[in-house]
Amino acid sequence: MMDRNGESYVGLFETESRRGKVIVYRLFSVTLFAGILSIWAYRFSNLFIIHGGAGGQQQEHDGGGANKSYWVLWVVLFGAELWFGFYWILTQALRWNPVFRHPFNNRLSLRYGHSLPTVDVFVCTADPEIEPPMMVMNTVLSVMAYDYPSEKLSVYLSDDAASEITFYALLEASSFAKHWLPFCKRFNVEPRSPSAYFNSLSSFSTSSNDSVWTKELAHIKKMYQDMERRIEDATKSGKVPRDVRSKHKAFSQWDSFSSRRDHDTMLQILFHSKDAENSKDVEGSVMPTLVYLAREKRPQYPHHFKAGAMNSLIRVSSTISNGKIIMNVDCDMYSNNSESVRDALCFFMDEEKGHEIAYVQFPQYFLGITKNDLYGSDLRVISELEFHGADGCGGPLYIGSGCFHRREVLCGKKFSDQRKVVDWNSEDDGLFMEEEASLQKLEQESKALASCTYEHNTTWGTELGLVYGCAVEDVITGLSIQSKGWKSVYCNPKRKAFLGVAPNTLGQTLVQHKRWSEGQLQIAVSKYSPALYGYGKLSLGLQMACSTYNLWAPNCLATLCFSLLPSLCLLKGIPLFPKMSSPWFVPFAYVIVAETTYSLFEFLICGGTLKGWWNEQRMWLYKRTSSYFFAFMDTTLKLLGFSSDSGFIVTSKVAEEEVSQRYKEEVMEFGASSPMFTLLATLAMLNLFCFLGALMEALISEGGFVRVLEKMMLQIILCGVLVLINVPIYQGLFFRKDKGRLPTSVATKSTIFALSACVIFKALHLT
Ligand SMILES: O=c1ccn([C@@H]2O[C@H](COP(=O)(O)OP(=O)(O)O[C@H]3O[C@H](CO)[C@@H](O)[C@H](O)[C@H]3O)[C@@H](O)[C@H]2O)c(=O)[nH]1
Ligand SMILES: [Mn+2]
Repeated sequence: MMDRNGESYVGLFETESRRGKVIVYRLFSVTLFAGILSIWAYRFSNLFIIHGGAGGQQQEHDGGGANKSYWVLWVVLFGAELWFGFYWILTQALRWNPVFRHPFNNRLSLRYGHSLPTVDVFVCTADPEIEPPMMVMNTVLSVMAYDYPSEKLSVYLSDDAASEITFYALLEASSFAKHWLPFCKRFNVEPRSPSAYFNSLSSFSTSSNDSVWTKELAHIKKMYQDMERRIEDATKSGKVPRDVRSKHKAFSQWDSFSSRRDHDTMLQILFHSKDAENSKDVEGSVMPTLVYLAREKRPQYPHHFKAGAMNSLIRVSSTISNGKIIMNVDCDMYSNNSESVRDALCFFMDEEKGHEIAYVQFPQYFLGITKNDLYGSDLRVISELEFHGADGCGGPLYIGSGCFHRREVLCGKKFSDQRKVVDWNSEDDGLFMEEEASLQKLEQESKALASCTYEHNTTWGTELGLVYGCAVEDVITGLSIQSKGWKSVYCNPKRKAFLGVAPNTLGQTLVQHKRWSEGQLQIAVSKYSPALYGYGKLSLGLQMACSTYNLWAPNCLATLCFSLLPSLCLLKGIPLFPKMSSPWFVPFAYVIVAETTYSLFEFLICGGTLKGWWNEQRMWLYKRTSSYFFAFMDTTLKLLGFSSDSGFIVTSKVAEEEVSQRYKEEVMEFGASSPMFTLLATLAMLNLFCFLGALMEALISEGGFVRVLEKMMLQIILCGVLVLINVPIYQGLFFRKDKGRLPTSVATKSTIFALSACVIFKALHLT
């Protein structure tokens, strides 16, 4: 690239696309598409044959009759196959042109070493019981310790539970930080979450010859453990130690606290340049600004969950530090890479392309996932492949945690292509930054911005800040930004930027995916819908890419259809697919084999294991037939005006000893009964009955086993695979004694439902 003076310009980041591999993939996907077209052609052409010749033309379906209900079955199946084919086409956008970004943060330091922008980091927490304060503090400490000038870094903790314990923990953490930050910088520690760092050391021997380090390490570790004990004691007893409480007048804010949903704003600035004396570490260097915020909540005002918390943070921070860049992490997602801020800035500050970029999303990776990832929590293919694909189409979705934003864009700025030189270092300070204003005054003024009524008659939640009313506030906000013309970037460096906690029971995973798929479907029918209104605002590729996620939920219909009808028809001896000797068998076989092999291949190159892939297939099945089904029903009911907004069920980040033990052994955790489990178990039982029933009939039938096999191979395989993949459910229903098994009530219900369905279907007059 050349700049205006004709000198070659070296960018702050590079974009790599893998041409060769992409071409091979495209060729493959064309053959698969041909297969899909043939399947459609088969279904379509036979539609008329079946309809036309009553009992006559049955070359393909010697078992099937030609009456109306059979025809309906055929149409339903055609619908499902059309859907799957259509959905597959959408997913191609994510594979057609993946790009990989490489930031050069050494160039950034050389060029902008002394004129880096101010950065505000928001950490959100909502419930000290399922998001332990100690975990939250590790996240806070990890982001305070970023390799970034402290005077330009501010950290805000938003506490939606307004918990005194969390505030107490932050006080403790702030004193510890005065030791921890210099320690990190002196020894270039990585990662900078103390707990993660100490854990990483236990796998090495600490008998290093660097005696200074060893000594300091022992010292800091002791301090950490003392702090941990104090915080954990307070968490367990639910009380802040009396002496601490009387020493810090900030606690008086809790005198008026009545409940989580009903309290004043509590705001405390723990470190700030206006309080220079107190805001230095043990070596005398400045600390990053540190703020605790629990926005006001009243029962009569909706609080909009995380989106509401984020918007309060955006306003409050605008007066305290007004960082040009805003980054948000969930309270469990500690920073695992102290260079992430600099990495992200390489994109924003690139002189050629930076001005187009609204946000930089890092992937969400998780800690402690077992080797074969029983619940598919890694979302491996999405992180390693699909988001690179979305980036190639114009930019990844905004997925909440681990995303850097330009403040002005979050505050509604439209994109204009006029490239102007941004003064990243301008002192564009907040509203109340006059020198003489005291810290107390600043606190008071900021508090007002977090009140319940502040947003009345404003465009917060629509034009300003994060968008309200959607279960995935992040994704919808990202789309609203992209539809204003901005681009985004996906940055996936080798050293993972963030590590979080994934749900580790089946129930929680399904609930989380219900929230996600419901939110995604809300987007599909909202005014930000990429499919409906994206035309002209987003590239076609991005419209398709986003739609694959938006349309997660409707997948339930086709999947339910495919896990019910072929199996029931197998039981009844009705073939729904071409027999083995038919030429039409070929496209079916090709599509099944090619797509399965490819999906396995993709999973393996993304770093998964064979068993992990199998587990993930199971999870897709379970999500589609439960989470997505419930999300689909809820959204439909809501659209029809039958129910109101759904909440935000926060995912638990803790587990009982026994539960985590089972997780480690990769034994599926059911435990309590739930409608989702009943549905899954019913489907599993139904397939088992159909498979066994068909097997028995085949054995006693005249033509024998081979004839049935030849006639209904695909149905047998489908039903057989469904039985195999459901093994953990059968175990949970009948063979396990531990607490994580499926409750007896689920076993009874599912058996009755499945059996009745089989009996009724068998009695139906279809042929
Ligand atoms: O009323 C609320 C509810 C949640 N949270 C916070 O939101 C974050 C995400 O909650 P979690 O239960 O962990 O949800 P996940 O499904 O793991 O989160 C993903 O999906 C969410 C949208 O559904 C996004 O908000 C998150 O950033 C994204 O990581 C956590 O830090 C919570 O403390 C709040 O601050 N206020
Ligand atoms: Mn989470």
